[in-house]
Amino acid sequence: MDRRLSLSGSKVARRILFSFVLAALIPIGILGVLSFQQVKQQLQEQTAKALQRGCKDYAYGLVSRLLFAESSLRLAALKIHKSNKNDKPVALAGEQWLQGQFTGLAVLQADGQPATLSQDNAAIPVLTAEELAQIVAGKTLLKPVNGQRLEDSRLWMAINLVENSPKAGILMAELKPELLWNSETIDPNNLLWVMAADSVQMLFALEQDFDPSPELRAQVAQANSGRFSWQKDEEAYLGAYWKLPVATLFFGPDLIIVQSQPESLAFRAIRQFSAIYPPVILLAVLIVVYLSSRLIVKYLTPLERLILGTHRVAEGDLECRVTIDSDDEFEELADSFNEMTRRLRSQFNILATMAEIDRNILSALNAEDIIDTALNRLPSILFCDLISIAVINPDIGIANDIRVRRRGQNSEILSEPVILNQQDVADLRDLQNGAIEIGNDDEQMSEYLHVLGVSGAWRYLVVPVHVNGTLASIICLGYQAPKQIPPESRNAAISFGDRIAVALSNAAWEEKLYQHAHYDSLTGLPNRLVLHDRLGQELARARRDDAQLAVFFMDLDRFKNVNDSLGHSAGDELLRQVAGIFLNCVRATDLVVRLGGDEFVIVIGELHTQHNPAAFVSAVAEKILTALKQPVTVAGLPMTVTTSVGIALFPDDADNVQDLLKNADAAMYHAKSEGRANFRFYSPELNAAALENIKLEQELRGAIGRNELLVFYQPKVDWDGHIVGAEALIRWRHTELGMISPAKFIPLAEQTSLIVEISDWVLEQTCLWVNACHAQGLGPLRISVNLSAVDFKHPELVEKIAAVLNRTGVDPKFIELELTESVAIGDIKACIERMHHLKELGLTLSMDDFGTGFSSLSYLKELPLDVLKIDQSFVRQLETDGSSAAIVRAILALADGLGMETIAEGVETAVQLELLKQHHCGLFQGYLFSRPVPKDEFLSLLQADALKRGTAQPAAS
Ligand SMILES: Nc1nc2c(ncn2[C@@H]2O[C@H](COP(=O)(O)O[C@H]3[C@@H](O)[C@H](n4cnc5c(=O)[nH]c(N)nc54)O[C@@H]3COP(=O)(O)O)[C@@H](O)[C@H]2O)c(=O)[nH]1
Repeated sequence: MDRRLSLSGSKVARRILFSFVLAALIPIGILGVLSFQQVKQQLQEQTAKALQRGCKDYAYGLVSRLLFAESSLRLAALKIHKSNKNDKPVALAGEQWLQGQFTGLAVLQADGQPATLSQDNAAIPVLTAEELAQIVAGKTLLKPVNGQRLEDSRLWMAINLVENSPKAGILMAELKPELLWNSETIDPNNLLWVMAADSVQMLFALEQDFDPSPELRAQVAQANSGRFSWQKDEEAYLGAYWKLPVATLFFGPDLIIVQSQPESLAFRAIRQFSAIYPPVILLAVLIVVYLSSRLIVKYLTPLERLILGTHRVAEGDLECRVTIDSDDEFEELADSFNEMTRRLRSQFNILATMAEIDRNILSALNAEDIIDTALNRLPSILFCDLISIAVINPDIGIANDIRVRRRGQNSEILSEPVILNQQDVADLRDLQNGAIEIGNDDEQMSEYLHVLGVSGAWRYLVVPVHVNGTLASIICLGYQAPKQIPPESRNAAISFGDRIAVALSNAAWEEKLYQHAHYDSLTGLPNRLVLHDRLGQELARARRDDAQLAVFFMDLDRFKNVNDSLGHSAGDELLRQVAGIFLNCVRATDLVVRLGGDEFVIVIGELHTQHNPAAFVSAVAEKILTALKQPVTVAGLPMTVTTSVGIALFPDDADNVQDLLKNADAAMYHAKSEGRANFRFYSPELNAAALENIKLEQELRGAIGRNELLVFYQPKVDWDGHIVGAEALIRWRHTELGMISPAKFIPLAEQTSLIVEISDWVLEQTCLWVNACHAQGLGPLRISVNLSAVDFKHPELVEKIAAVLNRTGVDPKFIELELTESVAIGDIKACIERMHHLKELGLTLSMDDFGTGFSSLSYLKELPLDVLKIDQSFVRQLETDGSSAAIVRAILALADGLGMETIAEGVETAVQLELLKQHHCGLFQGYLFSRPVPKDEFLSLLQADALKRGTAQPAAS
């Protein structure tokens, strides 16, 4: 990757450049300003000093000129005095040396009257008395005389004409201005002026007509020397002054010498500085820009390359490398970056492989496929020279099924298992989520590593694989020296170990799922899926072998009662025991299947014609029925169960799986309808019966709505044959099929829970009918209604019945509920509680079909029953079967002992009646008295009976 940085395109570069320029400009600027001020200050100082020095120099010149003038004046006085002595006229006017210094001379009398020598009297200043006195006292007078204009100002000097002789007069001279104010040494650009210190009157100014303001004059008169700044004609000036102490030499005012110079002149040097400074700054900036650009390009180009590299990595280009040869930290950074991408690439490869393995785990059929994938893919991504995976049996410390793949070779499975050192096994067992690193010289795992068949110096990484907390496998990676084990390989190997664990666990789970899908978890028998599969195979074999095959379809009789009464766990236990019985009754090659619920199928194959298949399967069926007669213990109770067996034969009854099962089912239905606990072979007619049942069930669903149901009443009579009550019995008059027996449709209704709706309807009709009878003065009558076990278990039974009683307004004492024994077994407490609730409604409870069910007599006394109804099967055999008579006697004695009423049903003969009476049965019901009849007919029976009793009421209109 070779790319140079463009300054305009890089924000960072622009920022750094800007910072550099700023960093350079700020100190240069500050330095410039400071220097400027410093120079200005110094120039100011220098100028002021120069001006001051100029003032002094000028003053010294002035003093020397005044002293020279004084000495000239004294010489002139001497000459005048000599000539006065000689009475010779003075001829000083022609004296050149005097004319050069003085404009005019005058001699004053001692009284001050002029005696002019060369001066107009009018111009001679008048001397004050003090001045005269000072002159007389020997002092030289210096007297400024101001004119109208500055150029008219003059300076006079006066002395005694003769020293120590005041009477001789005073010599006065006007000092020649050109000589006195000689300003040749003064810079012509400067201003110079001289003022009298006492009056601040201007005596001389170098510039004609210059008149400083009174303020300025006052300012410079305040001190002996000083500096100042001022403004003239809008131009700034620097100035200095010095006071010449004239009074120490002469009698007269001190003189103030002032010099001033325009600032522009003083700061001439600064102007040059100002002119040079900007180009210097510009040059500095250019240098800074140039140098910093070079620096930026030098340092940011590698940075840009690194950024580009990270972008490419972010886009998924893990092959990209950044090249920087700067021999500095950038080169180090590039090396780190390249190492990072290398590791990322490696990690990515590892992850991709792991993902592939994960996919395999999810989709592979077994752990072997996953192990194969690992053996093929892992060496390249873990950079190992050998990989081995083995299954471990930690209990006996053996590694078997060892698979090895060495670099450049195909994987192989080692035939011999390896016995591992116990300590090694313990170490591996204890190591959860880790790996052991083993060198050539280590003793660890030496037995296992030995069989991997490598020579030379190696390092190994052994990763234990735990499945459900148990050591199940090991993964071993081998690295040939001098190669070291890369750290990422260690993590990847551990991670792969986890996946192997999942795969192995999945395999176990798959096995479980298979079991679950194909075997019944309750009994362990194969299920419907296996049945279809195996039956298909058996059929194929039977066809091939020209053999026959039998399918038994079995359903336990009244199993529902067991479930409902003893609970589901008892039902489950019964099913398990029954499954065992079935298995014992068939050959190992036969198939016993539980379809679900209490339905079982047995497939008996290899029936060859010469062995009389029908006889053989009949014998097997008998064997099953007989075996079931042996009581089994369920929920601590001895119990027998029966089954109804339907048998279909291949090829006679059907030649495919579905039809064989369907026909065996139909045959089973037939066996059930014929009294249960038997077996029936399929015949085409049975099939029709089964179909008829299905149709019947559909018809029944709409029967109430179509008003096809009726209630018939069968009278119950006392010893005198008088009707004391009746049993309500349902009838179904189908519009097409005619009258259908309840024995046919009630079991169907019970199987589909339609019975609940039917029972509600019967109860309501009965209540209304009782009311109607009583309204006609017939009765009192107690009419019983049948309640199936399904009805009794209905959670809202009591509420529903209470609602019917309420709705119809019937007196509950005229209604009796006939329960079957099945409701009274199982959760006896709940049953008793519910019966009490019914009793609390005022109803009478009777136990129907007593003696035919499962109930334990010991519970009977707990039940709040009013009536025991002896089943008609005992009554029917009363005359012929001694044991039936004994049962009837026992039931009647029991009822008597418990204070219950008794009624015998199915009384058809007078003999039966007589026998029942002999045993003190209370009431009777049966064809001997009347069949169940429609309500109108029953009304007639009642009326006839009333007539017999002599209690007949007039018929209701
Ligand atoms: N849950 C409900 N079950 C009902 C209802 N109506 C009837 N049933 C039950 O249907 C079974 C068949 O009933 P049915 O054909 O009405 O037979 C009853 C009587 O007709 C019959 N019986 C009465 N006397 C004699 C006789 O002298 N000989 C003889 N061969 N049969 C006789 O017995 C049946 C009454 O039995 P039971 O109920 O046990 O007292 C039957 O199991 C009915 O219970 C209904 O509304 N709900």
